[in-house]
Amino acid sequence: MKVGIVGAGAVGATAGFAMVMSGSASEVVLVDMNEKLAAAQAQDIAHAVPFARAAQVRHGGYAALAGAGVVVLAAGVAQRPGETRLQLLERNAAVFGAIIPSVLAAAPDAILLVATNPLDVMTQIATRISGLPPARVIGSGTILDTARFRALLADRLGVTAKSVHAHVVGEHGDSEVLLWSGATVACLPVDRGAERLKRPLTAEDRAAIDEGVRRAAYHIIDGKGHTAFGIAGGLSRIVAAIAGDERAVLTCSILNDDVLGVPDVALSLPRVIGAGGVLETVLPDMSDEETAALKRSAEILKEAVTSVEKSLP
Ligand SMILES: NC(=O)C1=CN([C@@H]2O[C@H](COP(=O)(O)OP(=O)(O)OC[C@H]3O[C@@H](n4cnc5c(N)ncnc54)[C@H](O)[C@@H]3O)[C@@H](O)[C@H]2O)C=CC1
Ligand SMILES: CC(=O)C(=O)O
Repeated sequence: MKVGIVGAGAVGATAGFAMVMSGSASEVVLVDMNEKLAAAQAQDIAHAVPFARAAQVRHGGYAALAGAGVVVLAAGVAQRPGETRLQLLERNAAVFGAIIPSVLAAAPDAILLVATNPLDVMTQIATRISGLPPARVIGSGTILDTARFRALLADRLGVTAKSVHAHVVGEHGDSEVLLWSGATVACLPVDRGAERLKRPLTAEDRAAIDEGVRRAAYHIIDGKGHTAFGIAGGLSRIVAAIAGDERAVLTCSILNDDVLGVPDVALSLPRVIGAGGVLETVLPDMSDEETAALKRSAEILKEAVTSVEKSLP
């Protein structure tokens, strides 16, 4: 499948590299207002193709996106150290107002895959600007936070992350909800699994894992200025699910009609992803505390999107 990526900075270029190395895309086109950067990133990724599956990698203007099955939106500004994702909102809403009409003029049948932060609000803005059905405007959402949750739990339990089933829902951001109540390992609820693995989970372990997931971006940005590898893996995974019509269950963000009484808000829930985009959404069983936290997350996002809605094109 041909994949366009608008925004060839750290996230966009690393996502292109991940797609080439994993074989999730057969053609990658990078577009950026900084054409010199897009050209350099495309060349650099193309030089990895001999070590991966056959793929074409190039840069171009918006017209070069024609025929793309997915266009990743990774343009905009990123957080500076200490800045929250929601503080980027107005700057990145203006960027989307400029780029989405050009993307759709070239690739009207593409699924839009949003990476730009604040992720959920940008997904909602992209849905509105594009006029596409919500199922075709997908935010990477908590696919990254879910991966971080699985990675940290797996490390604590001494097993591989693929053997840990645990999800993060809600905002891709500070109010996200780690679903401890549904986490499993070795066919057991995570607490019992941890005991049988002789690595019981203490309250301190849980708090450290929660902090490690929720604050991961802050810690990484503090150390290296940006995050890219984790989200690149997540974007490539979503592209593979669409390209292969996999019906994979992934935690992604789309505009929901209603979440626990909060209307018209984009946030992440487990979604079935295939060729048409989001094919189904599954509301998980949650504890009372998790349900209240998801509702609060929806309310925070609704407030953020309402604050910027009036200035939208
Ligand atoms: N969804 C997620 O889990 C993650 C999201 N992000 C977000 O991804 C976004 C990109 O981050 P980075 O790649 O680190 O930033 P970056 O600054 O390295 O790259 C952004 C690129 O967008 C381009 N750009 C800006 N305005 C444009 C326009 N109007 N048209 C075309 N290109 C334009 C810039 O020239 C730049 O090359 C940020 O909003 C960041 O917060 C970052 C990591 C994880
Ligand atoms: C920057 C960001 O959103 C992340 O790494 O989670």
